[in-house]
Amino acid sequence: MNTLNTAPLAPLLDRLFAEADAATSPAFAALSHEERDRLMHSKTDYLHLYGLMKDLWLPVSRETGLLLYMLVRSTGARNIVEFGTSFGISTLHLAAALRDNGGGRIITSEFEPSKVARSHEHLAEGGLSDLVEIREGDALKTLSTDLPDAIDLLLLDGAKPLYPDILDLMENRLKPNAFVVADNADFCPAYLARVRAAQSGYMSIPFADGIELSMRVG
Ligand SMILES: C[S@@+](CC[C@H](N)C(=O)[O-])C[C@H]1O[C@@H](n2cnc3c(N)ncnc32)[C@H](O)[C@@H]1O
Repeated sequence: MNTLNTAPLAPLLDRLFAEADAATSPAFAALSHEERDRLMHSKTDYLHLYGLMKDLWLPVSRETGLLLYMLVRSTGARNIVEFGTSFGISTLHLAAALRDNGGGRIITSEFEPSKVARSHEHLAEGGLSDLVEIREGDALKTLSTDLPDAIDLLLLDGAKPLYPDILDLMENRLKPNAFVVADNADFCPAYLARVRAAQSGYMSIPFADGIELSMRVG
């Protein structure tokens, strides 16, 4: 028995994953594959791209949610930063693990106001609001100040081309052995090259579900 697999969170997550599956975006669906690919790799057009996808949830998979819960539990993490809240599905997994660790703090970031509002509702419904601060706006700005001195886990799940820039903002605050979990990192070859390089200060492996799992060792 834990916070993740009991009420109120377990039925809430079942409902939210089902809602996420049912969400559609005609504007995004109308894009050609070439244009989608270009936007996913663009460091300047991410506001436009995520504007088109504002009704899409784009959550981590159920397996990745479990991975996040397990990593936070097994490391006894207390301070977590997340890039890309969306409707709060990954945040709920992280917050459940913090609750079961005895407490802590998640700072998460989202620039779409309607998603921020819904995430607040979901966190309240899950009884986890007290553990989470959602910073509304571009993470390049909102995650540039006021971070914990020692970060145990960083989840990268916002605009893929920004992964190296977001890592820059907090690299010197990552604790030794801190985990960095990057979803769909294949869209950012520069990020993969950085964390996989010899002497990069990370040990890094491609994990299941498009995840790059890295551990700070520098
Ligand atoms: C893949 S979704 C996040 C999914 C979420 N982690 C989950 O598992 O439910 C990416 C989200 O990041 C947001 N985003 C992308 N770039 C951002 C930026 N620079 N600053 C803040 N939010 C951003 C998008 O609006 C989108 O909602």
